[in-house]
Amino acid sequence: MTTIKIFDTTLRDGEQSPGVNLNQLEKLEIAKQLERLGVDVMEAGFPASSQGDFEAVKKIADTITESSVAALARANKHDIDRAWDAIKGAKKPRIHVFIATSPIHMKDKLKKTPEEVIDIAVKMVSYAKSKCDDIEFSAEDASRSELPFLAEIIEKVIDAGATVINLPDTVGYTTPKEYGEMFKYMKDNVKNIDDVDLSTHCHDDLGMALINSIAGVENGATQVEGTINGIGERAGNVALEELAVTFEIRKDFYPFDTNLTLKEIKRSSDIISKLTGMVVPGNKAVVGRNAFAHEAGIHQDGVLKNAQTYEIITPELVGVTSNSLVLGKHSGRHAFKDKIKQLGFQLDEDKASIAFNQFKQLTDRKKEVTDDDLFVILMDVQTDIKARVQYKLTNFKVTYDSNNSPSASVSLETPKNEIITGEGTGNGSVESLYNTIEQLIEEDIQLTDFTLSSIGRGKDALAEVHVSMTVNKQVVSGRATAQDVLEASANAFINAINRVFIIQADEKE
Ligand SMILES: CC(=O)SCCNC(=O)CCNC(=O)[C@H](O)C(C)(C)COP(=O)(O)OP(=O)(O)OC[C@H]1O[C@@H](n2cnc3c(N)ncnc32)[C@H](O)[C@@H]1OP(=O)(O)O
Ligand SMILES: CC(C)C(=O)C(=O)O
Repeated sequence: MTTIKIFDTTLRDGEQSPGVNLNQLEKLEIAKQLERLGVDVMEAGFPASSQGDFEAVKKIADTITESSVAALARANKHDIDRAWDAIKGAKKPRIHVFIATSPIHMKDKLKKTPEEVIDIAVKMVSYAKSKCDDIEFSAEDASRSELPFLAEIIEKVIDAGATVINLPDTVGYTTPKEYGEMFKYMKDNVKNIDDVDLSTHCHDDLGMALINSIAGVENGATQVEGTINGIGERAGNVALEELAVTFEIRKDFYPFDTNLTLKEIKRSSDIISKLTGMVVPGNKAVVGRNAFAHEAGIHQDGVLKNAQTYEIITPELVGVTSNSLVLGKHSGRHAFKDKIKQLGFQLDEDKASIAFNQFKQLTDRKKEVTDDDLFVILMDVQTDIKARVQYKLTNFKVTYDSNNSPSASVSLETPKNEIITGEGTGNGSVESLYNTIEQLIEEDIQLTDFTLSSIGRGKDALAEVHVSMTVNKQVVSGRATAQDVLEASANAFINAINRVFIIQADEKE
């Protein structure tokens, strides 16, 4: 068995998914979970891209001890300096330098000759090496690059100090045969290739990210890059849980394994889905809600007689447990704290107390409080950064009947602690609320996305709302959970607006 290193880029390429915008505490919470999952390397972000991302990467680097923490940088000194400043406190830091090597990217995007690209790559890998021992070099768009050129640049950056060579299928264009052959070519033609880890990085534009990653591994790659739930730029990256579970279930066929703790997969998937707002489709392999559900009579009959007739993966393998009924109206703080631990959270006293009060409020309105309900409460409290100035929803009312446009009235507490009230209408109840809030808050707000999902299945399930918007051209997302759909909608909208204040404060620091 060869153990394949897992490089998780949920916090970098995953965050490049449209509409995803994580705050510092959210990124940290995901990082902690990735460490529990056992990823060998986590790419925490792209520090040169914003002050907020710099701070988040730094926080992660200063916290994580088991996994290596990587930061992405273009092949220029400024990006490399920012990356190093963010990760130098990490126990195992890695600078990840990339530059494109395909003819189209070099000519039309970088406006550089191939010789100039080699020169920049070598100089920048050496520069990064003068700061950090572990240097990954990515040849962006490798799968559309000319093989002899790719071999030449790789050999030179290895001589300049690269410890990992990544050959991305940046645009999800390649096929398994072609991608595998690229790795074999490098193995056969780059003299010092055995001195480094070779890595895959596959996008899913043609639905082949998993099989392409496996083809890379079969041809010499020792590291796979991807994300949890397969999120990422455009159609996303390879879903790491699918790769790890494939190796586990088909160990009769593939002589590979990973260091992942498979039973942490479900929790990782849930946290990432919740914090990014990217809902996992019910039929998604390994982590979808229906992945272990059997609907058809013949299947149910088979499963009752022997689960293995239709179940190749047990739910327990990936940490799917039955959604046990937990605490209720009469539960106290001790039982609540114990449950917090069981669900894998570490909350300080203040946050535990806020979460306990929210749980108690929920027990007044909801007969059965499940692990899923508690999970969202704990996650919300754990990752809530309070803006120094913020708007709060103090009251709202929506009137709806099938013959008239819905109308809303909303009262908000302003950052100056004044109560402001307004009224408005819209084509639907949510729109009437949003129009009213927009009138009250004098900022330029454009809603770009709205997602509503339910936590749990019953008619008293909690509603979870995610929104993406621009506020004064700043892209921001917001989320909120409540038992009432409209309350969750209003609070998600306000949460996004409040996050702009947090980003502005971060940027000033
Ligand atoms: C394949 C990938 O996923 S790569 C990672 C993609 N991630 C991101 O882009 C993160 C978000 N990006 C950002 O915040 C911004 O694009 C920044 C801060 C990185 C750069 O912003 P700007 O300086 O305004 O540049 P902008 O994004 O418009 O253009 C990119 C510039 O970088 C250059 N560039 C692109 N890749 C590289 C590279 N690997 N090495 C060196 N230069 C590069 C481009 O040629 C262009 O240069 P030019 O201004 O001389 O034409
Ligand atoms: C920066 C590199 C690794 C990348 O994300 C890609 O090529 O898709």
